[in-house]
Amino acid sequence: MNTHSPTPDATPPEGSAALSWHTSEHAEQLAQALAETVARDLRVAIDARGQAGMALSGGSTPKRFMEQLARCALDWSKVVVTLVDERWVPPEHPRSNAGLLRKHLLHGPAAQAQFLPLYAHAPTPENGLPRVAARLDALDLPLDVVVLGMGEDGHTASFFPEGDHLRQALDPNGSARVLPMRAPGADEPRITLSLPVLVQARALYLLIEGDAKRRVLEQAMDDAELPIGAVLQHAPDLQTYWCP
Ligand SMILES: O=C1O[C@H](COP(=O)(O)O)[C@@H](O)[C@H](O)[C@H]1O
Repeated sequence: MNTHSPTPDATPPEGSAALSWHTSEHAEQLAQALAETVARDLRVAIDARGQAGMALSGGSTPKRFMEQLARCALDWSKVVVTLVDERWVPPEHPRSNAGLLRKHLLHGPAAQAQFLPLYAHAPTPENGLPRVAARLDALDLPLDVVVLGMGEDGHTASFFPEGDHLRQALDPNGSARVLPMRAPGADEPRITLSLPVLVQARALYLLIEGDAKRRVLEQAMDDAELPIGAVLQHAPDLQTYWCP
């Protein structure tokens, strides 16, 4: 098990006093610290309600975190996992977020977790949406854990700047759990959980690396036009895990 978790940094990066930062010099240590925290959240949920629900981000940053989480001692058969968003590509495609999750998290004991994919074999997210939405009806809300990521353009989940369903996805009172998304900055059509599903989670984390993303996040604190800024407005308890 992990023994070297970084201490949450008492001195947040300049200009970011209102965000809760957990920082480390090393990506591996940061991943380990977040994995231990998430594993604890999942155990608490299982003890309290008999099961735990979690939504994780894709992209490249969460690989280390997923590998560390897979090593944590947990009753994985009581964990339901989904993604915060998915690229509309089949699971065997190199850009599939489901593929990433299967490779880096759902192996060993963690393979016992129930995985609810956001992709359905259909030509477009709009075609596949009813099947994905029906699948997600099985998800008890609020989720126990959500781990967000962020791109340097300020997107999080698939809330992309200029996204065609961005307004609906960011509606704090919207009823849809999942929406399609197309945007100039996204390489392929997407599907994403909605803001209310994400920010109502019992524990909400943001995992980012690098100075460029840190600057974007700091800028977003005063800029709700950036999708991550809109999320911050509705997520006062967001915990940010960052390393250079
Ligand atoms: O496309 C996506 O990008 C973001 C950020 O990914 P990263 O590679 O910069 O870590 C990710 O959070 C999202 O889930 C994914 O679909």
